Amino acid sequence: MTGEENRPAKRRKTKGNNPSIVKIGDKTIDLTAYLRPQENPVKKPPTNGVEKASPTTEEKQEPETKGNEKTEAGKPHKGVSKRHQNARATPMLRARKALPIWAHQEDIKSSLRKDNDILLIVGETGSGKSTQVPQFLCDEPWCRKKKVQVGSNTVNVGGMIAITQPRRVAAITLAGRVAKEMGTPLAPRQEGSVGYSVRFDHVVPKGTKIKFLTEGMLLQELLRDPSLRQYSAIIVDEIHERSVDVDLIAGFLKQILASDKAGRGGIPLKVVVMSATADVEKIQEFFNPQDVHSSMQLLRIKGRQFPVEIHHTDRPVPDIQEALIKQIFDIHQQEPLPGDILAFLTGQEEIEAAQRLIEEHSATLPSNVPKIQAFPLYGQLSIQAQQDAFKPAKQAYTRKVVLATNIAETSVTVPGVRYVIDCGKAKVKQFRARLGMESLLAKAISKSSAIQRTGRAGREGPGKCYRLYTAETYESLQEADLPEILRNDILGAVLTMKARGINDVLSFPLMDSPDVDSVEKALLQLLFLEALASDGTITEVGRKLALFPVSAPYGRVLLAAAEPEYDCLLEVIDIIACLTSGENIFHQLQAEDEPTRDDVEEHRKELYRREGDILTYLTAMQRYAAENADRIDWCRRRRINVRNMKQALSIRQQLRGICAREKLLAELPPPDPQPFVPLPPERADALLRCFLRGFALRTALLAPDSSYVTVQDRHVVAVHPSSVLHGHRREAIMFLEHVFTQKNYAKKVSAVQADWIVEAMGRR
Ligand SMILES: Nc1ncnc2c1ncn2[C@@H]1O[C@H](COP(=O)(O)OP(=O)(O)OP(=O)(O)O)[C@@H](O)[C@H]1O
Repeated sequence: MTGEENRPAKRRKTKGNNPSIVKIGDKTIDLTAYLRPQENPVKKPPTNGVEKASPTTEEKQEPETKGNEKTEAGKPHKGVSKRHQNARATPMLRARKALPIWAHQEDIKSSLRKDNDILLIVGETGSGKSTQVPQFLCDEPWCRKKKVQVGSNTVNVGGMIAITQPRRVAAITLAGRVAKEMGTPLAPRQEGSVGYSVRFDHVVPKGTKIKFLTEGMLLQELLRDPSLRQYSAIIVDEIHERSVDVDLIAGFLKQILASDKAGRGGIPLKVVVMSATADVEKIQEFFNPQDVHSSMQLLRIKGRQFPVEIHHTDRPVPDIQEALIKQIFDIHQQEPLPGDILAFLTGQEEIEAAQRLIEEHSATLPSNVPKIQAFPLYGQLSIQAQQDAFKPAKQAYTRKVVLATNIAETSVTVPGVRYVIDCGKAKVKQFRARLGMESLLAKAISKSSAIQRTGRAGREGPGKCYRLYTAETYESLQEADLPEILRNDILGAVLTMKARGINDVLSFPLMDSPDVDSVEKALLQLLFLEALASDGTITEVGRKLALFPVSAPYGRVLLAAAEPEYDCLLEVIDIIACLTSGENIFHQLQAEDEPTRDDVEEHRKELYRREGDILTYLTAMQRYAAENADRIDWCRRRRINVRNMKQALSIRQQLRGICAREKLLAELPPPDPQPFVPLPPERADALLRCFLRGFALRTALLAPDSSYVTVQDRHVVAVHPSSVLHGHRREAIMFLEHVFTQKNYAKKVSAVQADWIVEAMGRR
């Protein structure tokens, strides 16, 4: 896709071609001091003629447990039965014992014995909460599976601990770490003690006792099993993040705690809430003893395993990106290996620009200076690409720099990292209910975020954190961010409540209640999606939407696609798989693509569709799946993200399975590769009309002055430069995303007819 706006400003070498002076747009960055061969360069390890890997990453780290692997002692193991034996007296056990939380093991266990069901643990970052607490508790007597009578049925209750994480990257890496500590495999279809479950990726071995899962996944489980029968305890980790999902989970847990537990055969559910930066009073007030029939124990864990030195700048930095790059090269020059860097930036664009700059200059470093390799880490990356940031740098004698958004802010340990650089900002999504639009703007972070970011250093040894702001600025930061429920779209939250039979959503127990405008907007949209009946109760459609692993509008499109009127379910699955696989599958073409740019555009031409982005995604997906020879090469020629395409294929398979189970799909299609057949225009029309069943409220009409004006609320929107329809005029457009960055943008845009919009709106 084209993309003026998204394309980072061109970098040019300055006059005289000094490779140490670079220009990013109108900014000049002088890296001379950082790139000069060092007077005392970091000593290369003795090589005997062969370069040895940096001990930072290659010697200290072991890959995460996956599959049939060996224990630390090197012996293959079979799982559960031998786990303690395997873990005994290993370096890993010694490392566990050195964690501050280890000394509190007995306090933690005893505070949940007898009638105490709720525990709040506030412990510093890196004190060992996420990895140790579930291991302390999983062998407690109350954690055993029990057979009980529920009504006339005998059912199993308990036996497993769930530990929720705000993000999938944390759930996956923590599961890997804990599996390794317990000496148990983390692989499907094997026996093991640890598992994880995130959207479109579940590894839950037989016999799992500890399951890391994203908050969204636990909410899905709550819809299927309101009493959470398979669990003995739920650990809500990182509650300070206050996502909409965690607030909902807290509400549902409060209801279970307050209930007569009949759904669990009278067996209590233990609840542990944890964070380094929790608002203790607020949580205690929420789980107050009168409501939940148990007093909440509070445990504070002091200290962290390794110290972290914090450095602030003397004065405000005029340009964050520039200061960040300089800081990276500064550390690289001054600090010995091993010691990787984790830098927090605001978003994908900033990360990509920084990555290019670092790589370009690392390549020009003299041979006696270690190289730097940059790894991006942001939410839209595929799971596999995210995991790369957790692996050692590929080349020897190289320092790894992970360039991350705030997805690496809590819970995660990036192995090898000794230094953290915090730019002090984050892009925050804010939903403007009145405008029905989300904005995504960089804002100052809170103190809680700054503390969490600092906590990513000092996890495997002493660390340093460089804050690119002054100590006064830090003092002026807000204590915590506004909870997401007060600033974000709550469509999914309202649907989840309705699906759980909560009709009066305003009376659901929440730590903070959303404003009435947002609730009204969500209710209206659910009505339009036919998820609610006119009396506000959930419909059969609504129930199905709540259970789909995609957002409600996408779910609605899936349901409509199975209707004979549209009959395009397989195509819709392909498109949604592509859309939910991560970032835009089309890489933005950069200056360095210049020599092959025409070639790439020529190859992409066969994918671009005049109807817009949805049909373009479909064509890309179908041509990719039809490719019989070399799919990687196919992607490379078109500068298409290979990992996303692979992930899209896996999501497609899962969505097909779900649709078959829900009887939307009569039979599964034959396996790939199937010959590519372009969608004829009348079928393309049906497909776009089908998408309007989920997105008619996200449409705009062409005004006489050539701007697009939204049908709902009448705002002017511009077609985002990443869209194939950028610069084209159509009677009306439908957009799947609506976001305010520098401008009010419509993204993922398709051309539609005005009367289709009227038709879709008229259905309610
Ligand atoms: N994936 C990993 N690789 C290597 N070491 C790890 C990993 N995960 C955890 N550790 C080690 O275990 C320690 C404790 O981590 P844990 O996540 O349990 O702490 P925490 O108190 O939950 O921290 P936070 O509040 O920052 O999430 C880390 O400091 C690190 O030494």
